Amino acid sequence: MTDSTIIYTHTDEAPALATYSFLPVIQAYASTAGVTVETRDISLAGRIIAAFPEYLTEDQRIPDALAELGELVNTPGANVIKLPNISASIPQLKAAIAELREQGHALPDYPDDPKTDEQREVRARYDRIKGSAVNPVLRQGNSDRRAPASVKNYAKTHPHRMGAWTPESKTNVAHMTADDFRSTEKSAVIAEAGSLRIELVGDDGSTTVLRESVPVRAGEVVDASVMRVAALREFLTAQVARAKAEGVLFSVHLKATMMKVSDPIIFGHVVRAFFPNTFAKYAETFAAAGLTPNDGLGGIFRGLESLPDGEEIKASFDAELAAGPELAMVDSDRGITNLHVPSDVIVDASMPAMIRTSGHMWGPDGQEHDTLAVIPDSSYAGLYQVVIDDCRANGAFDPSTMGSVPNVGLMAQQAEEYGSHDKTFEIPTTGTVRVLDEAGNAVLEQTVGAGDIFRMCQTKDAAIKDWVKLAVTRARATGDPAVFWLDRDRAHDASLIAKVERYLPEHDTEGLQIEIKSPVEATAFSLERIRRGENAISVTGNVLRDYLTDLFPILELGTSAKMLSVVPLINGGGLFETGAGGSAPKHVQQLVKENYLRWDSLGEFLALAVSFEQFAQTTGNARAQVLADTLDRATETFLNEDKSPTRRVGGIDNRGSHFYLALYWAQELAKQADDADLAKAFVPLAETLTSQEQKIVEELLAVQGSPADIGGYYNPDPAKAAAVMRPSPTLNQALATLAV
Ligand SMILES: NC(=O)C1=CN([C@@H]2O[C@H](COP(=O)(O)OP(=O)(O)OC[C@H]3O[C@@H](n4cnc5c(N)ncnc54)[C@H](OP(=O)(O)O)[C@@H]3O)[C@@H](O)[C@H]2O)C=CC1
Ligand SMILES: O=C(O)CCC(=O)C(=O)O
Ligand SMILES: [Mg+2]
Repeated sequence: MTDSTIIYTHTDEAPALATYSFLPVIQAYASTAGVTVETRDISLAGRIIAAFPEYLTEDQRIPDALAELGELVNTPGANVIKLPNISASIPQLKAAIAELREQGHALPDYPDDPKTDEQREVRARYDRIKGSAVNPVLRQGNSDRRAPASVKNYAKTHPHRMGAWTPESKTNVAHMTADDFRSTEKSAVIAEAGSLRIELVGDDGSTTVLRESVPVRAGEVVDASVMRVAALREFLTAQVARAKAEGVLFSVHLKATMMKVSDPIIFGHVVRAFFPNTFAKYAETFAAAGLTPNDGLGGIFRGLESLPDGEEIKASFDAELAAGPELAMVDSDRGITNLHVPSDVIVDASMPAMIRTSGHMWGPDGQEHDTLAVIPDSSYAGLYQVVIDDCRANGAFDPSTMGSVPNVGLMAQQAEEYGSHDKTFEIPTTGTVRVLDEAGNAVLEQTVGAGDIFRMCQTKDAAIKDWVKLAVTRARATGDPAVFWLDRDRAHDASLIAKVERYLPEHDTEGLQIEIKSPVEATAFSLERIRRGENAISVTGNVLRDYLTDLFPILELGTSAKMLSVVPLINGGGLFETGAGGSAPKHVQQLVKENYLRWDSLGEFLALAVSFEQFAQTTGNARAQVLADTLDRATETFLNEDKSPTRRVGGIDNRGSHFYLALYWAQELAKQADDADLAKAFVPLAETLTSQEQKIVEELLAVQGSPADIGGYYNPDPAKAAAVMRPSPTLNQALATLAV
C-alpha cells in the first residue's frame, strides 16, 4: 500500500455483493488517474479465518486485514472507504463458523462453556470477533453525517411513503426511571495520565480484580454506572403486564450487536420476564443443556429438539406466549418473534422504522399494530417518546417539506459506551466495584448486587476537543444552529458540558447559534424546526450519533443508506463510511431467491467522491479531483433520472444502478474541460455505454426472477458472486477497454 492507494473494504451481505458489481467500475475509472483501489477483507468470515491460521491449510489462511487497517487509520495518508459490516451476535457468529466448516475450513466450534485452556483461548479469539469489532478500530475520528443537498432535494421531489399517524395511537416507549445506567452514573475527569484498576470488593471480604489496568490520559472523562438487575426485572415484568393491559404489541429495542456485553444480558432478562414460569421451572435443564436466553428464543427452541423433556418445555413456552401480550414479530410468516434473535431488532434502525410506519410493528397475525417499545435504560429512550408524541399531535412528517438534522458525532478513540465492552461486567457477588488510580485512591465507586451489570466508559480529551471543533466548522459552513445534546442532570454529560464550555471560546463562534440542550429538549427543538422546513445540526455523543443518523435520515430520506458519512481522522486522512445503514440481511435473501438486489449504493457513490477529493488534496493528483467533481455531477444526474434500485423484480436493481452511474460518470468525464487527455480517454466509453444502454439494461434485467447461487451466505464464492453480480457481457467488455 502506498500513498496512491485508496482502500475499499470487503465486508458482508448486501454491501459485499454490491462490491462485486461496483468495484470493477471504480477500479477502471480510478486507474485513469493512476489511483489504485485495493480491497481489504474485514468481513465476518474473513476475520474468523484470519484469527485461526494454525487450524487452516496454507492456502486457506488470510492476513489480519483489520489489524493492518487499524494501524493505517492512524496515519495522515489514510484513505479508506468503509462499507457496513456484520456486527455479529452469537447466533450469527455460530452460523458463520458452521458455514466455513462446511466449506472445508477446519475451524474450532465456538465453546459455549470453555473448560480447557485451549477452549478458553478459542473462546477469547471468537469473542474478539463478535459484536461491533470493526467500527471501533477504524473510527479514529469523529463523525460528520449528513444528506448532501442533491440527496435532500431528490427526497423532496420524490417523497417516500410515510405511514399516517392518528391522535388515538397507543404506541409508547417504556424506560426505567431509577437504578439504570443513566440514573446511577458517576463521572470523573482524570488529572494525570496513568492507569486505573477495576476491582470488586465483595461483602464477604473477597477482592476480585475485574481489569488489572485501564490506561488513561490526562483530561479524559471516565464514568462508572450500573444496571441493577432487580430493578430491571421488576421494570420488565411491569411492561409485559402494561402491554397486555393496553392491548398493544410488546417489543424490546436494544443494541445487542454494538453493546456486545451488556445488551445480550439485558435481552436475556427480557426473555425471562416474558416467560417467568418456564424459566423458573426449567432453569436447571437450560443450564445443563447450555441454553441461554441471552441468545434468544430461536437458539433455545432449536436446543429443545434434542432434550428428552423438550416437548413439555416447548408447551410451557407456548402457554406463556398465549397468556402474555402479543409479541412484535420480525417475520410473522415464519413465526420469528422479536425475542428470537438478539440481533434481529436493533434500536437505531428499528425505532425509526416503527415511527415511519404509523408507530406500528407487525403482530403475529401479520398485521400492523400499536406497540409498547421497551428501551430499558433511560439515557436516550426519552427522545423517541418525544418523536412519537409529536407525530400523535401533528401527524406524520412530510418528506417533501421537512428540514434536516445532520449529525456531528463524538466517536473518536472508542468514545463513551461504544468503547466500554472490556470494562463491562456481570457482577457475580454483592459488594462494591472500585475504580482505583495507581496510588490506590478510588476515582469512582459503585455498590453492586449479584447479577448487576457494571460498566465503565472512557472519553478522551483530544476526541472531545476535535468534536467541538467539527461542530463549529459545520455550523459555520451551513449557518444552521448547532445543538449539543447534553443533559446537565446526567453525570457524564455534566463533565462534557464543562469541556464544551471550555473549548468553544477557542473558536470563532461570532454570529453562530450554538446551544446545549438535554436530549429530550433537543429533540423537541429539532422537530419544531424540521416541521417548519428548517435544519438543526445535532452535536451528540456516540450512541446518539448512531440513533439519530438512522432516525432522521429514515424520516427524511426513507433510508439512512443515502447519507454522506465522513470521518476526518484525528491524525489526518479520512475514513469514508457508506451511508449509516447496515448490511440488511433480507436483501441477500431476496437475491438468492429471485436474483434481485435492492441494495442502494448511493452511500458508496457519495463516499467515493469525497475519497477522491481527499486523495487529490493529500497527493496533489489533479486527475483525482476531476474524478471527484465528475462523480458528484454524475450522482446528481443519477438522482434526477431516478436510477436508484426499485424494490421489485422487473425494475433495475443494484447492478442496473451501477451501470447508470458508470454511464453518467463517463459522460461527465468525456465532456469536462479540466483535463483534455482524460476527456479523450473517456469519449469512446461514454459513446459505447450511451449507445448500448438498452442492450445492457436488457442483459441486466434478463437474469432476474429465478434463484441465484452465490455459494455461501457469510463466505460467498468469489467467482460465483462475481458472475451473479456482473451479468452483462456488453458492460463488462466496455469497462475492460478503458485505457488512458
Ligand atoms: N456501519 C456498519 O457497519 C453497520 C452495520 N450494521 C449491521 O448490519 C446488520 C443489520 O442491521 P439492522 O439494524 O437491521 O440495519 P440495516 O440498516 O441493515 O437495515 C435496516 C433497513 O434499512 C434499510 N437499508 C439500509 N441500508 C440500505 C441500503 N443500502 N439500501 C436499501 N435499504 C437499506 C432497509 O430498510 P427498508 O427495507 O425499510 O428500506 C433495511 O431493511 C447487522 O449485522 C448490524 O450489525 C448496522 C448498521 C451499521
Ligand atoms: O458497528 C456497528 O455495529 C453498527 C454501527 C452503526 O449502527 C452506526 O454507526 O450507525
Ligand atoms: Mg447505526
